[in-house]
This record gives sequence, structure tokens and C-alpha cells, in this order.
Amino acid sequence: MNSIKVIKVGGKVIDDDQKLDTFLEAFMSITGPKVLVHGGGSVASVLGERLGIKPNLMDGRRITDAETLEVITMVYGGLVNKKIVAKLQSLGGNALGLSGADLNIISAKKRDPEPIDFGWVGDVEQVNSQWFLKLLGEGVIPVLAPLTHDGSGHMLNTNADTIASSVASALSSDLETELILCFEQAGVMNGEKLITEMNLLLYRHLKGTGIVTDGMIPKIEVGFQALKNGAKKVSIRHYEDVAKPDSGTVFISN
Ligand SMILES: Nc1ncnc2c1ncn2[C@@H]1O[C@H](COP(=O)(O)OP(=O)(O)O)[C@@H](O)[C@H]1O
Ligand SMILES: CC(=O)N[C@@H](CCC(=O)OP(=O)(O)O)C(=O)O
Repeated sequence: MNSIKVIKVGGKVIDDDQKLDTFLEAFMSITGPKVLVHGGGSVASVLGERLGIKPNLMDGRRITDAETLEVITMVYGGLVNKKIVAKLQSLGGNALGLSGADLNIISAKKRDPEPIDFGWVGDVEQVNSQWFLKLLGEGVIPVLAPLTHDGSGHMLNTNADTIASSVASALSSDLETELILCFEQAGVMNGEKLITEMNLLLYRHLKGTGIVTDGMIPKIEVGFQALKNGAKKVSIRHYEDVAKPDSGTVFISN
């Protein structure tokens, strides 16, 4: 094993069974070792509201109080993770669902309450690459929920794009790593037009002119972080194109 693909899929794809099935079939057509990271923010918001817990997001990050932590642990670690694992098994993939607490595979530090108190939100501290390498070596497909832990018995909520970028960064020390962030659009868009290549200068311009906003800002930033940390290729693309090389918006490091 000398290469790996770390692939992330977001909540709006997971939310829709047909889209999720299309994505997972395309994902399974990718040969070689792969890790799947899933989001599920929109699923957590809907299920939380059913329980009378209103979602509270700031800069694309969920403010996670104790009640919200219960909801997201159930939704990300249970419902969404197990649904994806079962579907992958039905497609012949030997998937293993994990949160960051399992095998201590991703530990994190609760975010400082200043200037904004995000509650039980964690910033990744360590990714246990050795476990990834062992599992991948056995042909297992790790399926990661956007949950980490603090080592003191608390689960933490960590954005799924950030988890994917951190895992790609960590695995880059041992393997040629590609990070693919999938969502429901063709890539980073300028109106109707797909931006096929993204460098830092262009990103700053697109952000400054309001062409890139909301959740796309942290998504692009974690993409650049993975590139800086040694990932060979980073892209943001449509979920149906997960297996299509060089589709979507490809990151350039200059
Ligand atoms: N230039 C842009 N191109 C594409 N999407 C953009 C752009 N600017 C803002 N967005 C928004 O960013 C969203 C993607 O971020 P996010 O909602 O966090 O996705 P996900 O949950 O799939 O990770 C898109 O659904 C879109 O609404
Ligand atoms: C801290 C934080 O914001 N965590 C995210 C984790 C889920 C996620 O990232 O889901 P998508 O990829 O579908 O947006 C949240 O709770 O919304």
C-alpha cells in the first residue's frame, strides 16, 4: 500500500437516500485503500428540532451545548454512521464505523470558550495513523463520524471537513494521499461557472468579493491546510463525480 484516498461527503447528500446510494456506489468503484468521512449536520438539525432542540450555528460551526452533544452523538455516531456502514456492506465493502474515541483514533481539545463559546466542540490534536494503516492493510474501509474525544471521557463535535483534512494530513507522512471533499454542487462556483483550479490568491479574491461564503470558506481553508501538510491532491467536487479523476475544483499550491 503506497497511496490512499480520504473522501468526505456532506449532510445534504446523506439526507437523501437516493443521493446517498448514488454516491456510495460511485465510492465503491474506486479501487485501492480509502477512508470515508461523513458529515450529517442537516440530519442532526432536523432530528434535534423534532426533540425540541433548536440548531445554533456560527460561521458554519455548531454551538454544541450538553443537549446538542447528546443529539449529535446519537445522530453522527449512530444513525448516520451505521446506515452508511450497512449500505457499504451491501455493496461488498468491508466498512468499519468509527468515532474518534474508538481505538483513540482521533483525539481533540475542547475549544477555548473565548471569544465565542462553542460548547462541546473539539479541535483535532492527534490522528492515530498506525491504526489507520493497520485497518487499511487488512482491506477495511474506515467510516469516520464527525466526532472526536478529549481523553477525559467526553465526546466532542468536530466538523467533518476538518476531520477529513486532519486524517489526510496525518496519512501524508506514510502514504501518497488524496483528499476529496464531495457535496451537492460541481465544485467551487463563480455564479453558474465551475472554478476548475484554486490557489490561495484566487481564494482570497473570491472571499473578498463575496463569491465564496458560508460553509465554503472553512471547506476551502481545510483543503489548503491538507495541501500544506503534504497531501498530493486536494479537490472539492460533486458527489456523483467522486471517482472521476481531476473533476471539480482542484487545489494548486502556489
Ligand atoms: N462559491 C461557492 N461555490 C459553491 N458553494 C458555495 C459557494 N459559496 C458558498 N457556498 C455554499 O457552501 C455550501 C457548502 O458548505 P457546507 O454547507 O458546509 O457543505 P457540506 O455540509 O456539504 O460540507 C454550499 O452548499 C453553498 O451553499
Ligand atoms: C463543530 C461542527 O460544526 N460540527 C459539524 C459536524 C457535522 C458536519 O460537519 O456535517 P456536514 O459536513 O454535513 O456539514 C456539525 O455539527 O454541523
